[in-house]
Amino acid sequence: MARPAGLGAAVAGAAVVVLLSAALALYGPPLDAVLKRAFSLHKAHSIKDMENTFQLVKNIIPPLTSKKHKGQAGRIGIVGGCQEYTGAPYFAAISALKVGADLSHVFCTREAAPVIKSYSPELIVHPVLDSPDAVHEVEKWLPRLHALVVGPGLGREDALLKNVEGILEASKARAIPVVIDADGLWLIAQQPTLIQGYRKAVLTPNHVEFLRLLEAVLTDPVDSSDRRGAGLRLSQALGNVTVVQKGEQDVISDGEQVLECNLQGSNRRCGGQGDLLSGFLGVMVQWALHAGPEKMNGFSPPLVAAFGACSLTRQCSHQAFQKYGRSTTTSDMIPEIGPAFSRLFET
Ligand SMILES: NC(=O)C1=CN([C@@H]2O[C@H](COP(=O)(O)OP(=O)(O)OC[C@H]3O[C@@H](n4cnc5c(N)ncnc54)[C@H](O)[C@@H]3O)[C@@H](O)[C@H]2O)[C@@H](O)CC1
Ligand SMILES: Nc1ncnc2c1ncn2[C@@H]1O[C@H](COP(=O)(O)OP(=O)(O)OP(=O)(O)O)[C@@H](O)[C@H]1O
Ligand SMILES: [Mg+2]
Repeated sequence: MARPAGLGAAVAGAAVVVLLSAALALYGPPLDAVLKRAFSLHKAHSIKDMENTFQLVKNIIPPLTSKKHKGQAGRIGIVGGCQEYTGAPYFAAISALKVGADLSHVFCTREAAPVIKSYSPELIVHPVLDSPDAVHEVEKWLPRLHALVVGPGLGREDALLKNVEGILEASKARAIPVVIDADGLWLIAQQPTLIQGYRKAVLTPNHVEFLRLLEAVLTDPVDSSDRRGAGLRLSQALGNVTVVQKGEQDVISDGEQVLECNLQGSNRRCGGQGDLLSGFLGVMVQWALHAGPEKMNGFSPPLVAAFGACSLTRQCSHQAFQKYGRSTTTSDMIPEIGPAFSRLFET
């Protein structure tokens, strides 16, 4: 990774150590223990790099003030939810709200809508995704949305994927950031040109989804065990779309730089944790783009946002596991979002 230049006096040297030590004395175990627990050291990613990257995430968080109106901290749309999968779009939509978005919309199929609504009165649910004019129905909301998360619980029915194709084209035309996950990645593997060169797109593949994308996009063979190299190459081949390879370490690349998130999560691999991550990222990517490149210290806004979303997901998983151990499920991570966010980004 190309190391960023210094972040200035406020986060430099001894001051950082003193501040972190003070904060950790108040909120948790000593600095050394936390860093050893939190960051399994990677040769290219020192504790100092991690501190710097956390500071960049802190820079993008919009302050809570009495001068803001509803919607300014984020209006997010989730495109997904079908007969089989109602949990995934719920997880993405609720995590967007809990990280700080003001409004969270779900665009799903007709029969999935009442189920998703019943999980939470806070979600705005549109039963339009399998209607004949689905693209138009979603498009009319786009002027009011800051970012879209496409794919959690979408399923792979051709008619739905065709509609999503139109929604992606309409979002690109309006320069709306899009996070693409799960079955949205299935669509991209069939048609990579849909997001080719769109730098406001972030892909969040799990292991299998990543291999599928590699095979679809790269013509030459690539060593997928070199996760940094493979991520870089996939991103470059897609025209610098940001790629977040989830796994034991999350490896994030925009085709120019690579960030790794090693923050300790948990050993529970229950379904839905990736859906939470996609919702966090939908919010954080628009925060980062809004904050602008001058706050990024040489990194691209989607890269910083992705690091923030990965860290938060892993911290929520860690905290939930401390309480529930083997019985931890993704629902247990939701009440941890607020405390995890404070712990990582507000100390
Ligand atoms: N409660 C829900 O409604 C949930 C719905 N989900 C949805 O289910 C649909 C299919 O998603 P899948 O993630 O199953 O995708 P796929 O149907 O492509 O399956 C991927 C498979 O790979 C396996 N896998 C994952 N990580 C692996 C690794 N590191 N090594 C080896 N195998 C690995 C998984 O067990 C899974 O069977 C999507 O729409 C997704 O959003 C999931 O998000 C989970 C929760
Ligand atoms: N082996 C692992 N050790 C620690 N954390 C992991 C491991 N594998 C994945 N994670 C974390 O779990 C979260 C979800 O990643 P995962 O690979 O399970 O996504 P997914 O399969 O898309 O999830 P979902 O079930 O929501 O579809 C990410 O934050 C990732 O960092
Ligand atoms: Mg997934």
